Amino acid sequence: MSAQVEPLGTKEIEDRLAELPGWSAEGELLCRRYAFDGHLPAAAMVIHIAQIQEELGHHADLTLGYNRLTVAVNTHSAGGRITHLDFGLAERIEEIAPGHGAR
Ligand SMILES: C[C@H](O)[C@H](O)[C@H]1CNC2=NC(N)=NC(=O)C2=N1
Repeated sequence: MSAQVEPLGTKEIEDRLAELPGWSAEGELLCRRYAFDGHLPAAAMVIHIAQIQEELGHHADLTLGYNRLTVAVNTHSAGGRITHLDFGLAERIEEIAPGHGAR
């Protein structure tokens, strides 16, 4: 049984966003849009993110477009609010993004 995860407050979200260039809070979603030089690198990053999500047990909505990938995540178990789990996933995604040519 997992512990209750509390939503982050506005100040906490702002402070953590300051450490994550490119990410923003859009409503109750933590978001980032990546651009790529091709469609396949974007698709490969989707698979890599999915592996990380399974490892963490935390899953974003991933929208694959033409040479684009949008990541949007909040925590369902916290009523669809932004929590430290969302920032943890975002940080892991940022680590792998350069290796996929994401910008
Ligand atoms: C049991 C499992 O870990 C939970 O259902 C996880 C799965 N992935 C999840 N992903 C997100 N974004 N929020 C959750 O609350 C969540 N819960």
